[in-house]
Amino acid sequence: MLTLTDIGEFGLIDLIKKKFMPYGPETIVGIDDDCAVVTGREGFYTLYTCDSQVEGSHFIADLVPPYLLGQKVLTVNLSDIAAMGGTPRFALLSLVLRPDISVEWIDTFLEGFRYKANQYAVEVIGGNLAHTEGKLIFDVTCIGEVKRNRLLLRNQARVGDLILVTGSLGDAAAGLKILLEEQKMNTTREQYLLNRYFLPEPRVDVGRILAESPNRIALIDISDGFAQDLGHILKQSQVGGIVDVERIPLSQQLISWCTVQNCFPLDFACSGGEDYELIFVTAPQSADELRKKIQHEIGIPVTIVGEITAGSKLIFEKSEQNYEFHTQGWNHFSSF
Ligand SMILES: Nc1ncnc2c1ncn2[C@@H]1O[C@H](COP(=O)(O)OP(=O)(O)O)[C@@H](O)[C@H]1O
Ligand SMILES: Cc1ncc(C[n+]2csc(CCOP(=O)(O)OP(=O)(O)O)c2C)c(N)n1
Ligand SMILES: [Mg+2]
Repeated sequence: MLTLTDIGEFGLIDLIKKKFMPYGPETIVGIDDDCAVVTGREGFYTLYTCDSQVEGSHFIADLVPPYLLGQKVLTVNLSDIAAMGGTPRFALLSLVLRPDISVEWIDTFLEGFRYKANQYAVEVIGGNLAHTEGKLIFDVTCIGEVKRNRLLLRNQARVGDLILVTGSLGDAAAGLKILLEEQKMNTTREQYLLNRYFLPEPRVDVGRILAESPNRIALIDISDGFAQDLGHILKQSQVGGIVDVERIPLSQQLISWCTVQNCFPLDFACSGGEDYELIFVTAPQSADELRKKIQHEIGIPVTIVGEITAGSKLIFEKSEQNYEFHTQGWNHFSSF
């Protein structure tokens, strides 16, 4: 019997896609990008996205401060709006809770959610409640908008373009490992990495700058790992890519922690996941200008890590030799 483990998360998405396509004329983008895109108010498209955080799969209830979980549940959705160049506007919050959860815990969670919503001017306009004796589930639907001519999709990469990434990669995955292995957390290094797992910042402001630029840009956020998420841009743009692993931005904290742990920072950076940074691909003429603008206006470093090639392969190189990873990106159903 074929199971979800055999087909994996993306096999299941293909199956779902076949059931619900084709779409009517008001749907600009259906399944496949970070958000669904439908006709909106005059001059705009409306963006829809939903993502959940599930106990055991995304967080361990006893190990996560509820104020930070409340923020992250919204952040992962804001990140998808950012990945379309959009502005978030509204959110719906669905809570699946055990009856023994303390009111104080859920109140603190909601305070965290409210803090993030206020930070990005998002109105929480509804949601749902359900009882469980099993795992906690926090599911958010986020609605945003983007100017019609500035929608940024995954399928816009062209041969010769450069591949850029915001921030540094791999910190969140290291933070998760520190948490799960109950490693000592009393140094600023471990605290930094843990924070990057607990409290990523959605790159909404970066998405806005990219959307304001007149250049052709392909854009995605990194939830499952840099390699896998860059792979989505390549597949949907029908191109290949080459990445110089020595250019991949790594924090000093990750490098230092990996030295002590005797592990490879590039494994965390390329397949760790939950970075919630953005990957964008654009022509060389626009790349440097955008990089400088983002760095100057928002203070987020942007690094050119590679180039788009013909074909369909994603190649990682170190000193012009193929570089092999020891791990793969996140997949909800596969057993690797
Ligand atoms: N159960 C589902 N039904 C319909 N579409 C889905 C479902 N699960 C995922 N998708 C779609 O598949 C695409 C990839 O999903 P996912 O990997 O979760 O994206 P993201 O990393 O942006 O959250 C998205 O366009 C999403 O809307
Ligand atoms: C207890 C626990 N185990 C593993 C992980 C790692 N993890 C869970 S989901 C995920 C990928 C991102 O989440 P997903 O639901 O796939 O987001 P999407 O791609 O849909 O935006 C990662 C790296 C975690 N955060 N917590
Ligand atoms: Mg998702």
